[in-house]
Amino acid sequence: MDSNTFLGPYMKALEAQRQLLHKAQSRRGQRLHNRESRDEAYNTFMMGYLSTVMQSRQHEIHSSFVPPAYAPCATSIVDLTPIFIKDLQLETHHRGRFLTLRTITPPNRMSAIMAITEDEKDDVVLLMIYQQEDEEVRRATDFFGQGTVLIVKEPYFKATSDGRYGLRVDHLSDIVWTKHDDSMVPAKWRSRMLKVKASVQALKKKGNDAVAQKRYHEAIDFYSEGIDHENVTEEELAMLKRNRALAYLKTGQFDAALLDTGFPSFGAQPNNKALFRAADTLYNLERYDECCQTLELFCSAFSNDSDGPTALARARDRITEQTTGIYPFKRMQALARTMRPPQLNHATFTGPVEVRQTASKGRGLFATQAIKAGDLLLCEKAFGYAYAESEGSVVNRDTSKISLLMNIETNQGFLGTQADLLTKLVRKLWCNPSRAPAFKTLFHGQYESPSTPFVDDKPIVDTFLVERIMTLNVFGCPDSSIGIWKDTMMAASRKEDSVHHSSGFWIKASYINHSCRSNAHRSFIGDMMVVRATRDLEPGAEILFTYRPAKKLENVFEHWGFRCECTICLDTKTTKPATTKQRQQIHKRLERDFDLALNHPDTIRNIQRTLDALQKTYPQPTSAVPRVKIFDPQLALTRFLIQDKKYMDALVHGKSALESLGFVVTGFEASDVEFRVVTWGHFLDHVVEAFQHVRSAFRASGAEKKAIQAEGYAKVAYRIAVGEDETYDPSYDQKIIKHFTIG
Ligand SMILES: C[S@@+](CC[C@H](N)C(=O)[O-])C[C@H]1O[C@@H](n2cnc3c(N)ncnc32)[C@H](O)[C@@H]1O
Repeated sequence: MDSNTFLGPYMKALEAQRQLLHKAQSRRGQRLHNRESRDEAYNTFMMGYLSTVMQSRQHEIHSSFVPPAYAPCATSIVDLTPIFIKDLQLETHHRGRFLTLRTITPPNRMSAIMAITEDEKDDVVLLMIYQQEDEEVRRATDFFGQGTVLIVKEPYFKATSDGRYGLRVDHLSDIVWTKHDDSMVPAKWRSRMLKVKASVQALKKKGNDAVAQKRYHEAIDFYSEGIDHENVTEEELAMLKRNRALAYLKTGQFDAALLDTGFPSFGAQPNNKALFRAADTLYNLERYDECCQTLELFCSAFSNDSDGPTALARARDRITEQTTGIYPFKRMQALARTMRPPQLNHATFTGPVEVRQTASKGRGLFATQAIKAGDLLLCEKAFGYAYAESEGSVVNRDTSKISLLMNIETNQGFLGTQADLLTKLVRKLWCNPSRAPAFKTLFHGQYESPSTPFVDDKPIVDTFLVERIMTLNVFGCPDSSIGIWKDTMMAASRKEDSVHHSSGFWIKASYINHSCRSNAHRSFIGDMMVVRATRDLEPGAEILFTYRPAKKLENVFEHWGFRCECTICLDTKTTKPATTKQRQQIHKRLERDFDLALNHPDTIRNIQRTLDALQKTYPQPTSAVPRVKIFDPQLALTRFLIQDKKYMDALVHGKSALESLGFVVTGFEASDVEFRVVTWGHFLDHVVEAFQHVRSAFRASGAEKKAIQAEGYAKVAYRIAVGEDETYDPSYDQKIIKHFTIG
């Protein structure tokens, strides 16, 4: 939704990949008899490694191709049998087998982390592992340096795009990382030197030193070794776990951190660090109620510690947001403007909506009570977010690269931050299996994934399932919709196809189905998505927003695999080509007349006549099919008339502009009838401007009460457009007039 899925220029590359794959398939099951020698493989790899290390890759667009999906290994390592490199068959998943490897080169990062590895028989093979953390987050050499021994479960051996071959690992649980004294490490690779076992105290110190240097993964290893130590005392065990909880917290492994704190029972004499870390973890897991309860315990047990009340107040703020939908929107907008990446610290509010089955669109989101236009339906914190810095800005640690992500099987892809988002989602689920159920139930088309949740005490995260879910539910998003709204207003006419490189994933919003004739609008404040109703809704109404505008004369939403059957799409389909041509000609005439009107105000009468002619080409009532193409010139005319101080005429055309979108409004006439929107019409950003012109016209004609009423509607429209009205400025219409006389 609002992502760049138009990959026309890159389709050739996708086709080339497909051909390669096709060619490779014909070699399926073959064993390689002319495998590269150890030296050849090493030298070729090192040449590539050195050239990528030396190259500046800042301005390159990286591409990653998602291969045909395959299931992760769901069998325990103890039930697999070994295989060696010489027995590998091309284009084959070696089910039921495992391969033990040792790296003989440093790791090289492309879209995967790669290294040349050897097996016990001294044969070598290229290993490519995907979905690893970014180099800035964790250096590849820290876990995949020379001499690392690892086990690949059910290895997948395949041809690579440069005509060579290698092992590809897409699922995180398909690799078992060994430790130096692991019984799984072949005897010939174990150190001959007798290693003196470190004491628990020494391990704790090493762990603490690693934490001080922010080497949290290393710290986890030291603490874990201490925890498993045969001489560890009860007291040491508790302390090591508390410390490991901190390292888990810092690496986003919240489920594991919580377990280490002892939550939910902290004993008769709770430890301050255990309590505080448990609360911090619960906060990160968005379990604010339990977080508050833990902090209340902390505050009563450690009343002298000033951190407790501060953390408690913060958690209580989140509960207020969750339960009331009241947010400090102005502050959030300011943060979204300056904070990079704009990941805001706020809770999710779910309004009066629930997920239900629809008749023909799978599940959808439905109103559970009567809702007014402008009401908040969702204010949702992103589950995953990949931020793209705008061009020319400083790229910081959490900025995602813009890359091309293409799926060979589905023929779909994105140009944006989706490749990074995919890795973030996979890793989040891997680190926090408690978050997986809500994610896995989202729409994923026909893709079937194995249901085993854990193997060898580790979660199974099917990368291809995550990719399918992401593809069908991802949103492209701006830093904040306020910027887009202002640009649209200043451009004076509508821009329909803005796409964004930043991308995010919002679980509740993912249940909303598409309609071009929507009744809800989404906007963004940093990584918070705000969904508001654009019209009054009856209880039981399905909430619908527009994924992207339907392409001209086409109602197929190929990317999601459905046809839109809304009244707008049906009308477009049934409109005769002659009528479309006639409308285009009238529009040309209008453009010309608007240009003339700048110097010859008499032309206005022509414009009015031409607009009447345009109206006649629309047979359907505006309540069924909004006339967006009439709204634009009607609004431009209203703008012109306001500037010309022809307020009565401005009211006439302001009314026509709103009516062309299906609005039913009373009180335009010079009577005491209140100015009131009886029915909200189709929502566009410029509706704010239309109401503001109406307000100005009433005010200038002395109808102050009606001016205040119209201002109220402008504010509601602004709230729908940007998500909130705390930043509403009543003088936008004046600013637009200053910049542009006519759209
Ligand atoms: C983001 S999901 C929406 C929630 C989904 N209906 C579910 O059951 O979870 C997108 C998918 O919903 C379905 N969908 C959305 N809008 C639709 C529409 N107007 N007509 C038919 N199917 C639609 C399509 O299958 C689409 O790929």
